[in-house]
Amino acid sequence: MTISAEEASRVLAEAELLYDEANVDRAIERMATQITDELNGSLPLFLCVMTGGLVLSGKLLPRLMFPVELDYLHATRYRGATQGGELSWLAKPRASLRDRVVLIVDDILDEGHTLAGIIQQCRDEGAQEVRTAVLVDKQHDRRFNNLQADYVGLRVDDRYVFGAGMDYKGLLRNVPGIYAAREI
Ligand SMILES: O=P(O)(O)OC[C@H]1O[C@H](OP(=O)(O)OP(=O)(O)O)[C@H](O)[C@@H]1O
Ligand SMILES: Nc1nc2[nH]cnc2c(=O)[nH]1
Repeated sequence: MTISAEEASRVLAEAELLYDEANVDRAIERMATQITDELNGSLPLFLCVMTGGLVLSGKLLPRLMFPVELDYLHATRYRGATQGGELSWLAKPRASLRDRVVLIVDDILDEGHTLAGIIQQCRDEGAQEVRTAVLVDKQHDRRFNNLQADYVGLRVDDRYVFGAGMDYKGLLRNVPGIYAAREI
């Protein structure tokens, strides 16, 4: 489901700005420092989770001043909707995960089914260690298996958010801050 440009403009105009670009960048800087402290020297396989993980990946990668191998995967359970469904795999990483330290990079941890499915897949494919980084951690009590990410940028309340890689019904991933939609 994709909305029109007019509707997206209206949603953006009426949305509440939760974190501006400077806040997002500072959070990513903190994540980069933590990741560097813990993963420098392990030649991690950095796995960008398409599509939402693209912006965090693009901002995080140049802040990691040590060797990293970059690949991506595409697993989705929302497909532009605001309610999640079954996890479907649109692309798996090309690189072998066997015996690798893997860093999964995604935009948001909400109910956790997406990240849990990806972690399980990485383990099944022989990863030695799986670490997870998300720009946004949504606060509520519906989290699958109480899953937490290793590296978290920002926390948001239990509202549908968009921007900084996250879509509103297929659009607005490009806006640099993080917004909460007034209505969905
Ligand atoms: O914790 P969960 O409730 O599982 O939700 C989090 C997932 O939802 C979004 O993905 P989506 O399926 O919308 O794909 P996208 O990255 O293409 O937006 C987001 O990018 C996370 O991967
Ligand atoms: N864009 C977006 N995607 C999500 N996937 C799970 N929760 C959210 C959310 O709040 N916003």
